[in-house]
Amino acid sequence: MEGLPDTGLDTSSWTTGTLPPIADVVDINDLQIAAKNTLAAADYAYYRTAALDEVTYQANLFIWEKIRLNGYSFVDVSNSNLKTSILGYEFNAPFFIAPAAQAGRASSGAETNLVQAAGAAGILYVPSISSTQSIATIGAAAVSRQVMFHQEYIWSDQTRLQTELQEMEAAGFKAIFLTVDNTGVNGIRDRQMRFSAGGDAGHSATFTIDALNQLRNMTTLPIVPKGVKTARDVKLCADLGFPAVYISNHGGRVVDMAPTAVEVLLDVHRLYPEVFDQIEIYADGGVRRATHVLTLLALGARAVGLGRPFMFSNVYGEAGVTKAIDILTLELTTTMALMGQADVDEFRGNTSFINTHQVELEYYGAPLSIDTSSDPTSIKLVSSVGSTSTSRTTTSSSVSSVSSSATSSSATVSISSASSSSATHSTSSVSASPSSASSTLATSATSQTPSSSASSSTAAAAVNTATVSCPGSNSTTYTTNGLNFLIECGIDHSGGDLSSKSVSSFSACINACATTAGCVDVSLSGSACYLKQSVGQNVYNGVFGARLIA
Ligand SMILES: Cc1cc2nc3c(=O)[nH]c(=O)nc-3n(C[C@H](O)[C@H](O)[C@H](O)COP(=O)(O)O)c2cc1C
Repeated sequence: MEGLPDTGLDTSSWTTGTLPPIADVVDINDLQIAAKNTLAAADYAYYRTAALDEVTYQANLFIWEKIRLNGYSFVDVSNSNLKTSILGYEFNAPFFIAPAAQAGRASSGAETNLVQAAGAAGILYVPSISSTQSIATIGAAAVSRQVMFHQEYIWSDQTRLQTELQEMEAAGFKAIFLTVDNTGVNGIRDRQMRFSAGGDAGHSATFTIDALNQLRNMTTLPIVPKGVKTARDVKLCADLGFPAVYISNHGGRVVDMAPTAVEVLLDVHRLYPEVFDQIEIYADGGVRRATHVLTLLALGARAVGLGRPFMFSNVYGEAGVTKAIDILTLELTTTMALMGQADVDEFRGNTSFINTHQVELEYYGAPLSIDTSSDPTSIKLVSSVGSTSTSRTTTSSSVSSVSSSATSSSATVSISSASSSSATHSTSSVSASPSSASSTLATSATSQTPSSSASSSTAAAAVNTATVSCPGSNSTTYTTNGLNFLIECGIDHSGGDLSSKSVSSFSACINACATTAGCVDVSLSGSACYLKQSVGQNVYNGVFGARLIA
């Protein structure tokens, strides 16, 4: 029922209702099993519960199985750095303790345990407004120079809201995570309802932008909306001038079937990529491993929260919370070193470390643009000709051999091609730069031609009639009439229609564009080939798309 991975934990010597030896705990999931063994059923259910059929709760836990992490060798990883600034405050790790109510159900030390473990480790803790202890008590438990933010709900009782915000400021909290997903009501949570009526009441159902602006006048602290579940709202928060936004489905406790943070971040990449430069983004949901933290960081999150794991760890008191932090820290430094990037700052927003195509295929029906996610079968190339440089991707399924000869300063990698798919790649001389932050390779020359071409040079200025199709040719480059087109299976670009014609093949459609003045993009639907003079916003409607690239 818990759906946790089997990592060999042996509970045969444990006594139900008694805290197991902390030494038995080696990962974050073990903490949940220990908490389930120890807590009263009602308390465990309170932490564990999620909304309705818990589809989102499960999706949060299992999305990671669809991600692949790309690790790079030949990199100096001796200097590990996990330090992360969040809203300008420096912390020792990119993960934090997310706001979760009623820590006192796990330990009499309640939130104080979390404050002190977070303070000693130098990580961020954001207590919930529905905590067991008061705002003042939690604030007073802080260790010297510890920075904490506080979570708040939007109460319909404005006086309560005003009072609590003032208390948070007075108690030394530095920012407010304003939870915006409990719009008047809590999610319906069966597991919890079997024991008690539910969570806190009194949330406002009329929280409009006007109400938000009034709330902003109630505090001088920065406000970060938490519980944003769509790219549209992420963008809205950025445009409204918030310093950060927190993507969260509340651990699956509000809207069941809401998307995971991975999916929302992909949507932001797809629809509003500028947001990553506008504001900080935090994310949570189902994070149990460093690999999950790294996935969200690579997708552009600045910091990543964990809710239940820290609640469960508190059955061991402060020692349990510290153990959870230590487990994640060790996993992070280890995984990052193994992946060839020991500095978390270089990892963040670098999609070359992750392959999210399986998620994209399920979510959008086709992988996103090569610019926004990496492909396990691709090597990202930056080709430099003279002083100009362009980005390309070459598919390594087409690469039959890679040999390298190292020199004292750089490694020269020779990629020879023999394709099993529709695209072939000419032999390229590639110079690898191991110190490159984005793990891209610099190449002095690279070219790609369709499989029917005997060589790239002969194909360059001729109209090409090679077979090109979807999904087989997706993300490859099709060269015709001396022009390169990126195949974008499933992606239609809105607007910009120039003309249309009936064609018998995808290549004929692209060829028509290549020989039509002003054409930069095509969409093929059945035999209808639409030529476009501009590349509008992506629309995912299953067409065979191709757009002119450099
Ligand atoms: C027991 C529990 C209580 C929570 N209470 C709050 C809360 O008071 N305010 C809030 O914004 N989020 C609350 N959350 C949501 C967490 O902040 C966080 O978004 C979620 O737990 C992340 O998912 P995870 O538990 O899978 O890590 C709560 C979550 C849990 C499990």
